[in-house]
Amino acid sequence: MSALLEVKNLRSGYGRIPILFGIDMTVQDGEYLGILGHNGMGKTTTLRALMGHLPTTGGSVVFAGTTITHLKPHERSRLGIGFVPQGREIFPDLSVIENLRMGLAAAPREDRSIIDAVLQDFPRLVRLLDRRGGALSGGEQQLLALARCLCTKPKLILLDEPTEGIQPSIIEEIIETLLALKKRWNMSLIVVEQNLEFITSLSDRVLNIQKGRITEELDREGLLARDAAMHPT
Ligand SMILES: Nc1ncnc2c1ncn2[C@@H]1O[C@H](COP(=O)(O)OP(=O)(O)OP(=O)(O)O)[C@@H](O)[C@H]1O
Repeated sequence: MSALLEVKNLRSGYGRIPILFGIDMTVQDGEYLGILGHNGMGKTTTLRALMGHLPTTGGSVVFAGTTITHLKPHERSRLGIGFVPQGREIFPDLSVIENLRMGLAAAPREDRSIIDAVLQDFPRLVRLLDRRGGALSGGEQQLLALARCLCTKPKLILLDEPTEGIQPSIIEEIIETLLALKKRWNMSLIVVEQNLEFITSLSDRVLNIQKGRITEELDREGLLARDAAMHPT
């Protein structure tokens, strides 16, 4: 069976500055793939290139059997790729429910009952529907950004550093939510992070990125061994 996402030798960057030097990766249906890397190694750039926010200067990207290498972001979104950017980008002056409706605006013909379906996995947001987005904590904003993305029913979500600036207690809730979504929605995920523990709790496989190149791949066993070595009992 072919992969949901197949990336071959992807090159991208900003203007004339090359940042990605030939990224290869695949994501299977229902798989959670982590990309681990320190500051400035190209994690965000990889997601932005996959979403079409940055031009592909080399290589190819195939999603669900369609070559999307040079498609625009809204075309990729229509095919089923969702993006939750670093910093969340929720609308601070709109309420939680209004933010969720904005998620639907990207999918005009979508049945509005999708919001109710999505909220089943976000009990914390149900209690906050009338609260202004800007008055939520960082963790609550992260949950909202994820819920809003789900309203477009993506097959693959690109999630950029969800733990950045978030309290440990709500990080745990984000992990549980993402694991529940995996079972209920059969979606796939690419999550980029610096937080090894977070990525280990979620991912089926992890790629290490350094200076725009994938330098290592770890499966579940490799990840758990790495985690155990870092936290000897
Ligand atoms: N708009 C831009 N113009 C030029 N260079 C950029 C731009 N944005 C990022 N870069 C550079 O691209 C490289 C990769 O950045 P990227 O944001 O992908 O890193 P990252 O791994 O996501 O790091 P972080 O964890 O800090 O977000 C860095 O050297 C960065 O300085």
